[in-house]
Amino acid sequence: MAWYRSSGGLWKAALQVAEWAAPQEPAYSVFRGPWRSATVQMLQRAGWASQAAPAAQGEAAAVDPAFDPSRGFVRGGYTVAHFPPARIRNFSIIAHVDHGKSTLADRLLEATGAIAAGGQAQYLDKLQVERERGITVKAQTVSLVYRHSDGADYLLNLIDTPGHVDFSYEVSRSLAACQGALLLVDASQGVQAQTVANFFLAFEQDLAIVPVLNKCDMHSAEPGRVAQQLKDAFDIEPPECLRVSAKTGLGLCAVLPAVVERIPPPVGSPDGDLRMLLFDAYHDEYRGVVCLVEVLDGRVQKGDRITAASSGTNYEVGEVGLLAPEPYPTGELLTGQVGYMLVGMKDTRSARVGDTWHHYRKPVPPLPGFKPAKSMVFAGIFPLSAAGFEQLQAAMERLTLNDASVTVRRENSNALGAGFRCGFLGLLHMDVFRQRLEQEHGASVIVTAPTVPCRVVLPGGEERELQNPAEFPTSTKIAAVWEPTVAATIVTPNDYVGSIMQLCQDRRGDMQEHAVLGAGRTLLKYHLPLAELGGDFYDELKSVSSGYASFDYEEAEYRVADLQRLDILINGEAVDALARIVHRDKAQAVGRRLCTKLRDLMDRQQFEVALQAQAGGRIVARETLKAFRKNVLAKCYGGDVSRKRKLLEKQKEGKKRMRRLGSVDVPQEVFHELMKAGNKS
Ligand SMILES: Nc1nc2c(ncn2[C@@H]2O[C@H](COP(=O)(O)OP(=O)(O)OP(=O)(O)O)[C@@H](O)[C@H]2O)c(=O)[nH]1
Repeated sequence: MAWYRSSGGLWKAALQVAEWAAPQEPAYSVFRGPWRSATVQMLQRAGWASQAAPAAQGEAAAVDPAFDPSRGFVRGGYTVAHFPPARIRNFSIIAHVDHGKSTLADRLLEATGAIAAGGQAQYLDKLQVERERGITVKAQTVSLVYRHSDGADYLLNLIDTPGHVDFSYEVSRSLAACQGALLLVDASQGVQAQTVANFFLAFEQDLAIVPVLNKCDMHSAEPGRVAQQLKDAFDIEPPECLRVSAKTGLGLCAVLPAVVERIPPPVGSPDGDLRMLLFDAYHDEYRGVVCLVEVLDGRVQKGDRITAASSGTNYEVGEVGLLAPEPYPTGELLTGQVGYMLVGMKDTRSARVGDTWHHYRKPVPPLPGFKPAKSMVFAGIFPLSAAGFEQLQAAMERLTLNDASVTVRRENSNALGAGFRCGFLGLLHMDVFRQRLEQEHGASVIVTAPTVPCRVVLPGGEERELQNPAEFPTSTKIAAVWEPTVAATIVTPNDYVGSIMQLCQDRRGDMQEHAVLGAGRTLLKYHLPLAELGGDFYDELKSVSSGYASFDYEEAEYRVADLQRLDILINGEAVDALARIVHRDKAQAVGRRLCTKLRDLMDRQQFEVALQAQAGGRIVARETLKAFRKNVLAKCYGGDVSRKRKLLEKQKEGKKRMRRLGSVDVPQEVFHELMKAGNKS
């Protein structure tokens, strides 16, 4: 030991040199092979590298005999009968956006042989939008087999959940099928808003929580400080925190032992009547609806007749198995096991997540069920040209099969013709839906500005819930308007508290709580109108906090607000698709901003076009688009015919992406840009 300590100074100096040579890399990375392990080990013993010393890629698998890539469920030749409840652990990975859930899931899948090492990154993020945006949208389930130090094999069912607030519904229903959760926190960013929200989701469901500090390989990682934050925020003792790097493999060998030792097994009675929780469902093009279930009591087998408690509908189990990670039929699922089931269902809307399923004519006390997902924002979706309606309709049908949280109803707009009014869980959800419509189903669409639902009370006491600003009455008197609000949580470094408070005040927010989180961070709780979160709120929050503040919200009550309809008139004609609902104090400023934006975005026409904003029966803003024939050949000197033809072709192409409103052509981007512009004054 003394040897390590005395020669440690020399090693430390060598590392210093290495760090100068390659500042982006951890200093250890210049040492290879046995040198590297010796360096890391010695620094750890000398107390300098502590746990922040990363192992090389894949090193964890080499150093921990418990990790055995030949032991996947399928490869290991197991059956579900190998796993009684005592040898099952059902857990989720929860975290703030980008703290590394999907990467950690990859490592655990590799280490237990479920997938080959070094394959596709973020294996569980299967959708194209998930890959392009680097976010998880849909929770994914996978079963792993792990041999613990007690010599026994355990069946671990892991659910990777989305981090973004819009998809917190996915998180809460995934947690219902778990007894524990890995709470992952980025060791350089520390506790963020969704860390707080997800912690409480898990805490309320009484789950065992295993805190994991990730990204400990980064130079900026401060695991000690972040562990203290977890202590201050959630009363988690610092020694409970595992320190890992999902990227390099550092410390990963402690994760699965902690899952086995700290998360309780599912409790249920293997000999009781079948009681199953349906916690998720998705649509597969070839197999129809795939239901994800946890068997709470009893067992279910292929061919069994089962009943959905909520509707009384009967089904026959066509196939049942584990996700390992691809669907693997096992013929049965036993108490405590989480798996998939095909019951011949055609539409995901028939699969009421949160439902209790039991054997035909053997009813059991139903579970409390889940609160249905609630649409927070609404927007109109229209085809770019009227001829595209049927294609859009087909695309909508196929996509909503897969995403039952979108509500859809037919709508007719004076300006845009036939289309749909859709309800989404939030703005990101809306944008992801639009992207999937275009990418996966080839539909070209116009999406109108998102609005939140509001309740209008007429003088006679009649109450109407409006999802479309164009339905907001302008001619009749209104007794009151109620708008939805949210309880927002913001976590920020202390330096930005002032500017964030200013931003929330501008957005009509009421402060509810101001708490110091420790380690230089503050937690702010605000009551904010949901409508104020539209468009640019996130961008503003990021810009006033240099990108450091994080934000989460949950639905709160409706409150009375002084709202009115703002219409946009093009050449004197109100365009219903551009109408929005705004606070009376902001109507003029928002109107001005929209008119200016429209003027800048629209091409000039051969005649003058008046762009006006109207609120409360009067014009509050006006811009004029001067007459002009856009000469695309203006900059094309000389007589190169082919170049001129190319430009004219391009102009023609551009015209295809226009929508004709009255006598005026409006490019698709106008709708897109106006959609992004929030109700900021
Ligand atoms: N340096 C470092 N980077 C990491 C580590 N783990 C994840 N990352 C990186 O962090 C980014 C986000 O990782 P993801 O695994 O997609 O994060 P996520 O939490 O699943 O993200 P969402 O699903 O969108 O919430 C990726 O660029 C990863 O490569 C780590 O231990 N060290």
